[in-house]
Parts: sequence; C-alpha cells; structure tokens
Amino acid sequence: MVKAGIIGATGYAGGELVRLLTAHREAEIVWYGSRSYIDKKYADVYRNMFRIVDADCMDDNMEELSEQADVIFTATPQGLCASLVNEDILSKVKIIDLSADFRIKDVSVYEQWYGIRHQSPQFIQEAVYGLCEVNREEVKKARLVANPGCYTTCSILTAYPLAKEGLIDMETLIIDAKSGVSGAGRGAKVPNLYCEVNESIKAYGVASHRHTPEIEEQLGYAAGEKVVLNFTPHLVPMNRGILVTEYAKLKRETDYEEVKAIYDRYYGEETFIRVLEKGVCPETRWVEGSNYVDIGFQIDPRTGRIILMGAIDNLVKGAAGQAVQNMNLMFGLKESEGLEIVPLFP
Ligand SMILES: NC(=O)C1=CN([C@@H]2O[C@H](COP(=O)(O)OP(=O)(O)OC[C@H]3O[C@@H](n4cnc5c(N)ncnc54)[C@H](OP(=O)(O)O)[C@@H]3O)[C@@H](O)[C@H]2O)C=CC1
Ligand SMILES: CC(=O)N[C@@H](CCC(=O)OP(=O)(O)O)C(=O)O
Repeated sequence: MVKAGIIGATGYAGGELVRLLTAHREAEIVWYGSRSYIDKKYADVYRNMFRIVDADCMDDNMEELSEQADVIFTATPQGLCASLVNEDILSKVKIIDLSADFRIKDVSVYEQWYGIRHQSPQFIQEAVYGLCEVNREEVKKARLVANPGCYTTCSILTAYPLAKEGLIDMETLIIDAKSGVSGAGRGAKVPNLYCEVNESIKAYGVASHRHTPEIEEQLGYAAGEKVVLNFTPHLVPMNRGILVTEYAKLKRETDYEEVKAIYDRYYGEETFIRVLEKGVCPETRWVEGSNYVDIGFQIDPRTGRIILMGAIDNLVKGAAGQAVQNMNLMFGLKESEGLEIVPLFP
C-alpha cells in the first residue's frame, strides 16, 4: 500500500484527491492536511465523506508527514510547496505538487508571471513536468513531479501531436478556453459568487493569464522552437469542466485522414485520451468526473486553418486525476488504477 499525505485536502483539488485515493486499491491516505480546519473531522468539511472518512484534519507539517508517507500531494496555493520542501524531505518521500511552483523551468519567468519569489529554485531543474502521456518515462523515475495546470493540460494535449509533427504554424496558434468555477478554488472571492457568474460568461486574464508561459514552454519543446501565443480563458457558469478551442494555420495542405492518423499514432494506445469520430465536437459533460481528455478537430479549407477542440474535467485530468496517474507511474502501479471512472451524465 502506498501511504499518501495530502496538504490542502480541504480545497477543491485536494477534496478530489481524497475522493479518488479513497477508492484506490493500492493507496491509503494517512494525512488530511488543512489550514482552517485543523482537528475538525474531514467529513464535516465534505459531507460526501460521511462514514467513508473518519479522520480529522491535520496541519501542513511536511517534515512530520515525510516520516509517515511515501508520497505527499500539495494541493495548496502557489508558493507553499516551494516554501516547505527541502533535500531531507525529498530523500524520504516523493512529492507531487499541484501548484505551479515547479512547472516552469526559468525561475525568472515564474517570478514574473506569479508575482512571488521562488523559495526553492534549486529543485526546479530536477522536477518533472507531470503530463503523463508526454513525459511518462521521466515521471516513473521522479521524486518531485510538477502536476500541470488545468487549462494547460487540455491546451497542450489537444495541440501536442500537430506541434510535434510540424503541421501547424506555431506563430499563428490562438487558444480560447472556458472553465467552470471550481477552477478558481473554494476560497471565497467576490468575482466567483453565484450572482456574479450565473447567467453570464466573461473573459479574464486577457493577454496576461499565468498559464500562458506554461503552455508556451511545453508546446515549444514539442515544436522545437520558441512559441509565443495568445491564450484567453473564460469563466462559465458551471461547476466543472474545461473546453479549449485552438486555431492555427496549416503549414501545408492536408486532410482529415492524415490528421486523424497523426492523432491515432500519438494517442491510439492512451487509456485517457479519446480522439472523437469525424465531425464530433468534445463537450465537458461527456468527461465530467473522469480522467478522460476528449479531442476533436476540423479543417477549414476556406481559411487554411485547423480548429482543434479539447475537453477535460478540471478537477480530475486537470488536477487530482492526473496527480493520481503520476503517483501510479512513480510507484510502478497500473497507470489507470483508481481512475477507471465512467463519466457522469447527463
Ligand atoms: N481548482 C482547480 O481546478 C485546479 C487547481 N490547481 C491547483 O491546486 C492548488 C489548490 O487549488 P484549489 O483546490 O482550487 O484551491 P482551494 O482554495 O480550493 O484550496 C486550497 C487548499 O490549500 C489550503 N491552504 C491554503 N493556504 C494554506 C497554507 N498557508 N498552509 C496550508 N494549507 C493551506 C487550504 O486549506 P483550508 O481550506 O483548510 O484553509 C485548502 O485545503 C492550487 O495551486 C491550484 O492552482 C491545479 C489545477 C486545477
Ligand atoms: C476558473 C479559474 O479561475 N481557474 C484558475 C486556473 C486553475 C488552476 O488552478 O490553475 P493553476 O494550478 O495553474 O493555478 C485561474 O484562472 O486562475
């Protein structure tokens, strides 16, 4: 049994980790970390866990937790993991950080976009970017995994095969994304109140969202060139889900069959990536509660562009599900253990 500790178990991403790990046959949770609910019953915070989880919430003492756990998940605000981790801890326990602290290799880019000073830059190079389908072999050997962001997971996986194959002109790539409100976390913020989001859709973080450099860096590795792109997120009145629509000029003439063959070559064997049939567009509702990424595309011969679409559940493949997938890889478990979940409907 893999002993797992969660720092930030009372947040949305941490709560989803609790849900997934509770059903995992090879893992047990030994630490339900919190800041505001220390010594309170976890099931009093999330009542879906009534008679399922009996434990109390604990603090964020990573030193102590590293003596008890084999793996620590940090589902906490930006900067916290970097402020807690040290060599002694990493020599005893593996860490999967759901924040952005170790995702971006250039510390100055991280500090510029996140507006905070990095507390442990010495671990950035070692950290593996935990996009399982792309970095599977590196994840298996890692002791520190940077779990990708929710928008970024969906944006990168949707474009990755075409970027890697050089089929799209990366200078023309534009990513338009929509997210449900749980993407903003559980903390009370006026812009996320019911009356502020219900019956309305808005763009935010225009030309400035912090997922932009993460997407640029990863798609840059795939394309083998520096990538600069427009990424515009939107907040939509639903609980969960991310939908991305990406537009790029094709570098040469192509057709449906060729593009489909590329996607199939990259993702045909992937459990969690479903490339949809011709003419079918991904919808967030068909992946809700699951670790699936649904991908579709359409060539527009009129404009010479291809339009790519991807959908995930931000809390599962966009956060906790991918974190569990990473844990499975790091501990030599079946990659899909605990994640073989059929999406909810309707
Ligand atoms: N929500 C999403 O869809 C996604 C989130 N993420 C990332 O996951 C992380 C968590 O996000 P999310 O769950 O949405 O956020 P929430 O605001 O819902 O939860 C934050 C969690 O961190 C805890 N926490 C806050 N400050 C501290 C602190 N100083 N010390 C210890 N614990 C603290 C909170 O404890 P308490 O509630 O007890 O005060 C809570 O458990 C973030 O880095 C986020 O960027 C990544 C991908 C998707
Ligand atoms: C809807 C919403 O607010 N989404 C969050 C991103 C989700 C996320 O948690 O991403 P990180 O892990 O990179 O922080 C945002 O736009 O900031």
